[in-house]
Amino acid sequence: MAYRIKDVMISETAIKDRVKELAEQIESDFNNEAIVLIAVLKGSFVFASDLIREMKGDIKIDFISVSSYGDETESTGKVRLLKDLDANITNQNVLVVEDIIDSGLTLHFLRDHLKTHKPKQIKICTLLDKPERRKVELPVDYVGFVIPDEFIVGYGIDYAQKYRNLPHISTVEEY
Ligand SMILES: O=P(O)(O)OC[C@H]1O[C@H](OP(=O)(O)OP(=O)(O)O)[C@H](O)[C@@H]1O
Ligand code: HPA
Ligand SMILES: [Mg+2]
Repeated sequence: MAYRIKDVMISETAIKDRVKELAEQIESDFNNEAIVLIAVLKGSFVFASDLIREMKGDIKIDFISVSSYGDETESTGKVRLLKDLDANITNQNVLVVEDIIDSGLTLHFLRDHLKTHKPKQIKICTLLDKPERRKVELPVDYVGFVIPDEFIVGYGIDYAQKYRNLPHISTVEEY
């Protein structure tokens, strides 16, 4: 199956406005305490870089890399840890930043993994949420946009590693 980009689902300006709102909400909830922001690679690298530049407080950033989709549009169900944290998150306020939550399997795996380091708290922020596709229960603290059950790309999010460079969120079509 091959896919190409189709329609704009969420525009660049809509994303920019929402990212700013999320940053304000997060900063006010964390009450100016120090935060370790963990960006989940690769997909969240664009969102995380825009989000931190809207935040003014005491923020450290670290990266963790997992993969479960390969070149498919459905999760393989197996989440592979490709790169672990560098930071020590014990007793820290942790904000996990994701591009999209679909089946929920990636974040379910990551939450359990991060909990073993005994952080003070773990909050989850995702730009996009596709609740209709959830396979596991997952509490999500910050959601940019709830989207329908459609495969999307852009703003860091890929199909077979392509289209991460689109500045907006787009649907795809088979051809
Ligand atoms: O809720 P789920 O069904 O687990 O799907 C969400 C995850 O899938 C994608 O990552 P992917 O594994 O494709 O790797 P990538 O971030 O490197 O693109 C996306 O970036 C999320 O991390
Ligand atoms: O809709 C999606 N697009 C790209 N990657 C994804 N990973 C989970 N859901 C998606
Ligand atoms: Mg990802």
